[in-house]
Amino acid sequence: MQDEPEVAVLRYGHRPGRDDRMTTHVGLTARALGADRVVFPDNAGQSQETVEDITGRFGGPFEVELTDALNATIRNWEGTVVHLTMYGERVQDVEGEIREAHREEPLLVVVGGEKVPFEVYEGADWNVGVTNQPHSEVAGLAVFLDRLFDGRELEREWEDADRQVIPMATGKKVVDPDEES
Ligand SMILES: C[S@@+](CC[C@H](N)C(=O)[O-])C[C@H]1O[C@@H](n2cnc3c(N)ncnc32)[C@H](O)[C@@H]1O
Repeated sequence: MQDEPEVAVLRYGHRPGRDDRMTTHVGLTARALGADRVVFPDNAGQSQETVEDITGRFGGPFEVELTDALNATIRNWEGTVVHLTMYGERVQDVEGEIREAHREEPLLVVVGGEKVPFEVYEGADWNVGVTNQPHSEVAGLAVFLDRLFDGRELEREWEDADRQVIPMATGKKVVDPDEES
């Protein structure tokens, strides 16, 4: 988020067809819940297009990148690396230390798809479990980002949006923010 060290999310692995929706949702969740950037494997171009399209309509800033070098992205990260896994330390036990680290330097959050190789576990500063139960990369990422930002991400303002949802108890209202102001 603005005025804070960067938070990037790395989607580690993507099976075209089977993972399209999940990978897209990793990107949309990263964007909506305060990350600055998502990095997808280079075979996830379709998900990149979708997330960029949403950013174009609902605002940013938010970047989507593709890489053919997942391991190097982790290895060369200049900052803290958190890998979300059901086998990791409990998020409630380590969130304070991770928040402190993020005050000082950029944070890379790695989420898997199919089996994640052991070098990712070794390359991470923290392996973190959002519960130690199996669930999904989207759910794990959402809870982790909310813990990291302590709810501040819910107040985020969006720039250059064509559409803005007006919250209401019942019904749907979407406006062009330029016309509203
Ligand atoms: C289908 S799961 C694979 C489960 C895998 N055995 C693991 O290590 O968590 C895909 C991804 O969801 C995320 N995930 C699943 N359960 C999680 C949990 N309890 N805590 C944190 N992340 C989780 C991890 O990033 C994982 O790579």
